[in-house]
Amino acid sequence: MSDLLARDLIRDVPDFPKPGILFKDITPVLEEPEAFRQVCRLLAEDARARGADVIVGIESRGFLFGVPIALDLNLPFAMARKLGKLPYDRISEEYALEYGTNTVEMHVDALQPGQKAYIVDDLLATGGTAAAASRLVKRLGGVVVGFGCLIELSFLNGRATLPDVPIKALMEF
Ligand SMILES: O=P(O)(O)OC[C@H]1O[C@H](OP(=O)(O)OP(=O)(O)O)[C@H](O)[C@@H]1O
Ligand SMILES: Nc1ncnc2[nH]cnc12
Repeated sequence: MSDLLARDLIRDVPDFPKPGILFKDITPVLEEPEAFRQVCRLLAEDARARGADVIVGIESRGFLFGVPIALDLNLPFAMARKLGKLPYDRISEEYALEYGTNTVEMHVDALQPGQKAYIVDDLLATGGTAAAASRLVKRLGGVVVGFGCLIELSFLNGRATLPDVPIKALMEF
């Protein structure tokens, strides 16, 4: 979409966090309320169209967009957090991403069986993070009805890791 305000706000940072990685920095979007609101609204529209009844945000940048989307749609928000951050009984999934490996976790009662989860993050790269969050949702008995993000690095083919999930990316690089 040509009038996407956030498009010109994404900042490229070479060699972060490792040499050879071109980091897509979304922080300028957070500083422009109109652009911030627009990306949240577009992803909320997609989540609504998919029939979501819970929004799952992936720590940490996924929280920034997932929470406003959940509030906009008046839906519950469930956290997928990095290893060791959740206090209560939890399940874990390991994954690889563009610049390392990590583990993501959810509380065992974060979702009710049968709930339709829409997963939100800022960016889809290799898809490792999104696929791990999707596995967590499924292990909790939820159904992943969609994945929404601002940016897709299409050359990394992250979509292949989520073959059955409709993916909405507002920008492609
Ligand atoms: O598709 P992938 O290759 O898995 O990469 C995408 C993930 O990488 C970034 O998170 P990061 O782990 O850097 O954490 P942060 O949000 O806390 O900065 C980004 O926010 C996605 O969650
Ligand atoms: N190139 C990149 N820029 C920002 N976040 C990322 N997560 C994984 N790869 C990334």
